[in-house]
This record gives sequence, structure tokens and C-alpha cells, in this order.
Amino acid sequence: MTDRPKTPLLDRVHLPADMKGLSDVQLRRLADELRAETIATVASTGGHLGAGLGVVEITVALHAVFDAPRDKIIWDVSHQCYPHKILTGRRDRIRTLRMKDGLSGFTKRSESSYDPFGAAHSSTSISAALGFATARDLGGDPGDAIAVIGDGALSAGMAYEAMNNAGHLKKRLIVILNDNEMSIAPPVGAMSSYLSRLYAEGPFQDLKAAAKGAVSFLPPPFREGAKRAKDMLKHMTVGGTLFEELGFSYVGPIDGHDMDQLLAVLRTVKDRATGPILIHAITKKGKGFGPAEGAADRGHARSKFDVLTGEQQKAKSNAPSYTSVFAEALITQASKDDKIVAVTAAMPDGTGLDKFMARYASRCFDVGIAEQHAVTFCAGLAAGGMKPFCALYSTFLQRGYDQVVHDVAIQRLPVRFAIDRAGLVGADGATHAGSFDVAFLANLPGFVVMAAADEAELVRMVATAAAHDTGPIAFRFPRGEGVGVEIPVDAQPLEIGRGRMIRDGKRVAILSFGTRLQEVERACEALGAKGITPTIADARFAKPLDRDMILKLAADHEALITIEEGAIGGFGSHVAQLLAEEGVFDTGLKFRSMVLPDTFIDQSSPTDMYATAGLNASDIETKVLEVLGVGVIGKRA
Ligand SMILES: Cc1ncc(C[n+]2csc(CCOP(=O)(O)OP(=O)(O)O)c2C)c(N)n1
Ligand SMILES: CC(=O)[C@@H](O)[C@H](O)COP(=O)(O)O
Ligand SMILES: [Mg+2]
Repeated sequence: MTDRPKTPLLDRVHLPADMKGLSDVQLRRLADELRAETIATVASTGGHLGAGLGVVEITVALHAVFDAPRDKIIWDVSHQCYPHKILTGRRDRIRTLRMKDGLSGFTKRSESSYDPFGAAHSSTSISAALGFATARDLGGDPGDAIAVIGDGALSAGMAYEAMNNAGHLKKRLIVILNDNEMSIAPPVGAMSSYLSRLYAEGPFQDLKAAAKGAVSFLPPPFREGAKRAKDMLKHMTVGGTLFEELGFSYVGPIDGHDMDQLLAVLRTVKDRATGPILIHAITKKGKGFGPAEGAADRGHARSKFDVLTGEQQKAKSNAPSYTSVFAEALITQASKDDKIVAVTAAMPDGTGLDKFMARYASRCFDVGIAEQHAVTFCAGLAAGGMKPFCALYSTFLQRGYDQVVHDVAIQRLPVRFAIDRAGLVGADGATHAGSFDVAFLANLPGFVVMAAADEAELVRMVATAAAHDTGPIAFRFPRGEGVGVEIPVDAQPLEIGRGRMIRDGKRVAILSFGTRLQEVERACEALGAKGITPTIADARFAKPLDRDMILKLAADHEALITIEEGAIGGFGSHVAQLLAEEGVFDTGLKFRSMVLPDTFIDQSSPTDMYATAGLNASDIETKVLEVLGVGVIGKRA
């Protein structure tokens, strides 16, 4: 391919195969264009910005040297995959990122053969890559397996489980440690300090032999830059690192933005690697976009923004976010009780614990991306006499489930689970939906499980959790803003297992668990115009259930409908179990349970996702009409 400076290279590179004839100079130019395209894309779509900007050169170098999709490039978390998507046949749809029917914000097997493994939760890449490498050696899919994992993701146990196994299996496996000295927040932990020391401690041992080889084995089109590569390779380290002790060859640290270094190292590794090898690349999160580089989170995630100034579009809302209401309520409780401590797994901003930390630094712990540890750490804190609040997103709590069962529930330890991002979250899609926590917590003996219907209820539930000392307790609340209700100043603990009546009506009772209550009220307004006035109740508790209230609702109405922002097996199932056990169905009660459907719902706005789920006001209205046998049902089967 001849270099024509006026034509953007990116317009000629639709797939990695189109990069194969490019010179190293052209590859550098391609990286610059890719960075500009990534910035322009996220400016128009919003999404994860900083991580992608940090791996632009790594992305170009990987696709130039390796042969995807035959070689499997596995991005950890995969929030950094936008440049990869642009280079792998998806540039024409890149401005649909994270939108309904658009590209996912993460890698997804069903989206492209260049995404060999889907991700969005962290620290899975080395395990998956080792799986591919092992399958290959057993006669499965051929090709190299390359995991690209961040320094933040390296705080999770899974990454070590994978390295431990890889060091033992000794399969050819390539891991690129993308070390930008950032997680979402500044990284924490001893491993992070260790990586910083590796980075800072040079000069390293010579790798002269490999350097020599680096020049000689390069095919003619790639010889450019080889001299520099040779010089650079002299300064890399071999031996003595933790990774070497685990059975990996360690190469680095290298400058992950220097294309010459990257190309030389990757070509050498591609040519010579026999067992597991880890390439330590130092990068900058947000690289090349001033407003991201200069931001505290290095541009981790952004709403749509102005490319020139970096200024982001602001959400229009007068109500505070549930997260901030939780944080303030926890601070209030902590000011009255010095046994209260709080734990986050690498999400201080996302969970609001950054505010708590600013106030009570010694009582707040960021344990890194380590949800399993967070749960058991809280169990230990509780056993030691503290009152731990374990603040996790619903979707990430999934990772700590055995710890919830084995370390917390069986020992009846009073760990308080503050479960943020409950229900459908929007643009992050199915991987981040908080769908399952009610189902997997409410079936555990002795657990108290609550859902807040609005921000005032959330404050009451924080007070309830603080006061509950006899066993585990959880409360869930959604992503985004509250409804603008008045927040109680001196919130009192709720009576455990007591729901509340919202309004009395006739014929049908709707029993809501969580923030669908607003949709229920909207539906009932519309039904009122049709002469139907349902009773509305807020269950507050999925466990223990308010048996008296539920049995009375069942006795006083011809139909009972439950609704929740969770999957089958949650609140509605517990109500059904109660009604069945009490013989209520034998008396002819009509019962419906509105839950998330048995499918993973792709990204869209939360409202649209709830429409897909059939849980919006119009769906509730339709359900009431259907159960009462009234009106025409045109909307949904
Ligand atoms: C199990 C899990 N916990 C938390 C998160 C939220 N999360 C997404 S990216 C990220 C930081 C990752 O840091 P790093 O691996 O260094 O990548 P970088 O963003 O710096 O490129 C976190 C905590 C997650 N995706 N998965
Ligand atoms: C990739 C990841 O897991 C996080 O960055 C997540 O997208 C954050 O979600 P919130 O925006 O809801 O905090
Ligand atoms: Mg990082």
C-alpha cells in the first residue's frame, strides 16, 4: 500500500488485514487517527473514554502483529475496546455505541468474530485466554491467546488464580499488563505499589540476546525501527519479578505509547514465546485528550462532551441521586455510632463512599476490585464487633456469592449490604443489570432483604440496617436520581418485615417492591379514568415478608399483582410461596407476578429496557385489565 498523506489511513483500514502492509511510520499515524476517532466517537455517544485512549497504540500494535480473529485478543473488562471495535469492521456503527440496537460498550461474542470473549466485569481475561490456549493445544481453535489486563484488574483474586494455573500448565500464552497506575479511582493495594516499584526501579537487566534477535528475525517491511527496538530491549528486565516466580516470562516495563517498542516486543514475543509471558506496558489513561488526562478519574467514563473543551452534557434533574442519598444517610448514622465502617471494592465514587471516606478516612476501606474479599472482610469486621456496610453494585455482588452464603449468612453475621445499581441500568447493558440479588439473597435463611421505593425510604433503610444487629441485612436501590420526595431528617428504623399501605382500592391489589412504585402509581392514575381503583402497597421487605399484610390483601381482593425490578425467583416467588402454603390459591385468588423476563436485555435507556421487560406504567395498566378481564389488550401477549 502506498502512503498518501492526504487520505486518512483509517479510511483504508476496515479490518486488521488491511494493516498488514503498513510501515511502522504508517502504523504510528494510524494510531493518531484512531485516537482522534475514539475521542470524536465518545464525544457524540458518551461512554468509557480514558481506558480506550490509553490502549490506542497497544491496539494498533496487536492488530498489526497478530492475526485476529485467528489469534484471540481478550480485553479485560473491555471498557477499553472502542479503538479495537473501530479497527475490526465496526467503524461504520461506532456512533451507535451503548445505544438501543447499537454496538455494545463492551466486547461481545455475538457482535463480532474479533470479540472472542465477552466481558464487562473485571479480571476474567487471563482465565479465558488460558482456556483458549489450552483448547488450541487440545486440537480446538488454533491461534494465539492474548489477554490485555489493567493494573486495577490485577487487584482481583481471579487474575492470580489464572496466573497460578498458567504457570503450572506452561502453555504459550501472552498477557499484556496495561499499567496506567489507575483503576476508576487511584489504584489501591500492595500489588499496585509493587508495580510502581517495578516501573520506577530501573535500570533493568540486559536482554541482549533477544535484542539481537529482534533485528534479525523481522521481515523486511518491519525492519524500520528495529535499531531503536534493539536499544530499548537492552533496558528491559528478565527474572526476579513476582510474575517470573509464578512461571511467566516477564518483559518490561515498556512504554505502551511507543509504537517502536510495542512492535518490536510483540514481534519478538510472537516469534519466540514458548510458555506464558507477561509484557508490562506503562500507559497513561486518557492519553492524548487534555481534559481526560487532567481529570481525577483520567476520563474513565463521560457523558456526551464538547471535543474542544471536554465539557460534558449535564443531566437535567432536581432530585439527588440515590447514591448520594445513601452516602449522606450513612454519614449521619456513622456520626452517631463509631462502630459503623464502610467497604467499597474499587468504586468509591460510584457507591458514594468517597464522601464517607472524606469524613471518616479510618473507617472506610477501598479493597480494590475484590468483591469476594470485600464480603468476607466485612464478615470479619462484623465478627470483630464492628458494623460494616458493604457497598457494592448488585451486578458485582454476584462475584461474592459464596462468601455471602458461607462467611456471612451461615454465621448469621450482621453485615449490611448496600446494593446500588439494582435493576436495569441502561447503557452498560446486560452485564451490569442488577437483576438477581433479590433472588440470590432472599433464599438465604436469616437474611433481611429490603428495597427502597424512593429516596426517603432509602434513608429509613440505612437507619434500619444500622440498627439491625442480629444477622445479615441488605437494601437495594437503583442507579440515577430519586423522585424528589422530602428526605426525613431523623429517620427511624423500620419494623423488620412490615410493609406499608399506599392507598386503599377495590378488586385488585398491586404489591410493589422497590422503585416500580412510581410506575404503579402512574398506572393507577390511568386506570382511575377507567373507573378502576386498585389498592397499592409497598412491601419494603422481600424477607421476611409482611405475611399479615399480604394475606389481608389476598383476602380482600379478587386479584393480587406483585411487581419488582428483579428476575424470576425473587420477591414475587416468595409471595407466591406464601400464598400457596397458606392455601390462598385454593380459594380462587388471581395472582400475577411482574418480574424481569427470562432473557438478558441489551443496552438502551432504562425506561426503554423496562418497556422491553414489560414493567412500565402502561404494562401494569394492561396487566390489571387482563387479570380483571376488562378492556381490550392490544399491547403485549
Ligand atoms: C468485578 C468488577 N468490579 C468492578 C468493576 C468496575 N470497574 C470497571 S473498570 C474498573 C477499573 C479497572 O482498572 P484497570 O483494570 O486498571 O483498567 P483501566 O480503566 O485503568 O484501563 C472498575 C473498578 C468491574 N467492571 N468488575
Ligand atoms: C466498566 C464498569 O464496570 C464501570 O465503569 C461501570 O460502567 C460504571 O457504571 P456506573 O456509571 O453506573 O457507575
Ligand atoms: Mg489501570
